[in-house]
Amino acid sequence: MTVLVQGLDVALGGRRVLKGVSLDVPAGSWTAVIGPNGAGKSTLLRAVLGLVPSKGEVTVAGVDLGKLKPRQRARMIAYTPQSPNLPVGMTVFDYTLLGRSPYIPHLGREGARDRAVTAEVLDRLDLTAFAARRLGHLSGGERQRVVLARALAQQTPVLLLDEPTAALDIGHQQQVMELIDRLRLSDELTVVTTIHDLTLAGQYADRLVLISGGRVAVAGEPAQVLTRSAVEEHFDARVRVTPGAGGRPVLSLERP
Ligand SMILES: Nc1ncnc2c1ncn2[C@@H]1O[C@H](COP(=O)(O)OP(=O)(O)OP(=O)(O)O)[C@@H](O)[C@H]1O
Repeated sequence: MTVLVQGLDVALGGRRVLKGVSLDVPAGSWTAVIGPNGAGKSTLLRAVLGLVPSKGEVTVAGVDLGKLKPRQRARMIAYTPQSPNLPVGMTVFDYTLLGRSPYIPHLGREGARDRAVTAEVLDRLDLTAFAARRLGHLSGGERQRVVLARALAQQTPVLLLDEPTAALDIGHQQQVMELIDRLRLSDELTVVTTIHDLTLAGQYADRLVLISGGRVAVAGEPAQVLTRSAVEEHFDARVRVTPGAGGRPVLSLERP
């Protein structure tokens, strides 16, 4: 499902945080939103979901998300926040099962299929051994994978992921990014992630959108966006950019 954002404006605490941001994410593609701290990346995802008031247009497959009931919206688009508030006493299985809420009838209980989908997602994320563990008794990286599991259990055609790899070790970063990519290809998911690791963003996304000061500074294929000069200008960082597999850029820090 195509995600289209046009002229998005958001003001928070009396300050304009997003200024006329537009995005065009074709169905089945992966867009990574990058940019320095405070640029407005998380706000962009939250505004797409309608979690913060905004001006402008947001449609998914041509449908205005604001006009959908929460249940309909939750069957279309899943979101993982950067720092979710987790119920520490809940088990990993029960928390992941919450992703099935849009499919469970009001006042009803989950069915065998909901439990099977939940178990399968936990398996794919290497979390089966943690199913009975309480969320308060997990490491930061384990918790992050559980939050992703809940979103995947929602089985939506669109995924919005805010920093899905932030607390993960390098192996789990790769595992999560590969899993998202496999799901994208097999189930034709449309994926939008914010991500701080620019090389990782460039390895997986079809398109990068660099947000700086609340505006889209550059957008395009990874090699067009991740240039030495753009990284210096917007992140104030000195890097070397070399072409990796498939010409995708690999960044390494250079000491000034
Ligand atoms: N509720 C709020 N009230 C006022 N300002 C806010 C509020 N929420 C966020 N901001 C400000 O909006 C700007 C954009 O924040 P946002 O979280 O979108 O940035 P980000 O690009 O995701 O940053 P990071 O990389 O640090 O996560 C920041 O300057 C932040 O301080």
